[in-house]
Amino acid sequence: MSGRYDHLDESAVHNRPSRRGSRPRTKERPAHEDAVVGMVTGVDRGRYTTRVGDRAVVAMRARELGRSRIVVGDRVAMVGDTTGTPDTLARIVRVEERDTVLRRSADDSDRVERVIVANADQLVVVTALADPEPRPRMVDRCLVAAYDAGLDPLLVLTKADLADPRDFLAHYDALDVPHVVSRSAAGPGGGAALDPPAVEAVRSHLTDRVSVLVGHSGVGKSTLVNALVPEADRATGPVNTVTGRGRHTSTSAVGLELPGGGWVVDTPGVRSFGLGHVDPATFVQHFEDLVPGTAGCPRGCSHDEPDCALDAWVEEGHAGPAGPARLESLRRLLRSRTGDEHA
Ligand SMILES: Nc1nc2c(ncn2[C@@H]2O[C@H](COP(=O)(O)OP(=O)(O)OP(=O)(O)O)[C@@H](O)[C@H]2O)c(=O)[nH]1
Ligand SMILES: [Zn+2]
Repeated sequence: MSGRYDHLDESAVHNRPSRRGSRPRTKERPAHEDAVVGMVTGVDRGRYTTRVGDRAVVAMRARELGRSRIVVGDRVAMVGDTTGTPDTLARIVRVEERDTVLRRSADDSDRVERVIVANADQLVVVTALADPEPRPRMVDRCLVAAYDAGLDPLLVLTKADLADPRDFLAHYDALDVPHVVSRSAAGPGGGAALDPPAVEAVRSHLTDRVSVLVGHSGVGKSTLVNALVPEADRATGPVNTVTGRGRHTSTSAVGLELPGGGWVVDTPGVRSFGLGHVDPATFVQHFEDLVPGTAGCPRGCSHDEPDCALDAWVEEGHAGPAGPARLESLRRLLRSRTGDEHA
């Protein structure tokens, strides 16, 4: 294999710290001037499907990339055959800097902290109002992951034909999380066809954004994706009547382009997040209104302990009438970080 870029690839290793010291070599390298940049939409056994303009280009990673992971949403520079002609393969020579990373910490089954999706701007938490029952703690964990990653959260509540959303939504009043409600058109039992206005309401929140969809099995995520992206053809399945869970019909993350603009990233394998990397001392920053109240906290305060200054501060009315509910919500989110991640 001797492509015209091989020499360039080899000279690009200057970015790696040398084994002896930490100072990178400064040797000039020719840039990959004719590299084209695409967005990764799928990863499958070492093959990366990317989108360049309106063509799909399949690529492999160049050796110079080392071990850095490439995930859906990454913008990558490619050389070689980038025509997207069937059976051609481009080479990824660079991963562009990421605006956001959605990650999960190591957990018992997976000891490595992993980036799940890059460059997304919205995390869409899909929850059924019934069948299966909503799990507020799982939603809280998703919200923590969203705030921590700098993604805007959006709640999509499905199966509103089976249950009223009001009680569930009351949990999120103090957090001010935007939400949309979706339902089947055909009424109970007719889950396959969604109510068109509900689908359009969801779409309006997704247009021109890169949105990551998470939700546990059976909530109707694939049904929704199929309604939003007709050619997506995501496998759907009935909820198992014994376990209340849907079939695990799909496994790898995939980016799908919305006909009206924007992308949805479906993450079938991701049903919750390890949140060990989230630091309570900095997490409070996402509650801007409460931050001034932490001035009196002991050093390293977890903001969920007897000496936390927030209680007195909020009681004195400094955070306004919503203060107590805001503090309670902050603490609920902080507590959701620990314990059983699948709860
Ligand atoms: N009643 C009702 N049923 C729905 C609705 N949306 C989806 N369903 C049904 O719920 C079941 C599960 O839907 P899926 O779209 O397969 O769920 P999923 O979240 O993708 O599940 P996995 O593929 O296991 O991740 C299917 O039988 C759907 O027809 C809805 O709004 N109302
Ligand atoms: Zn505190």
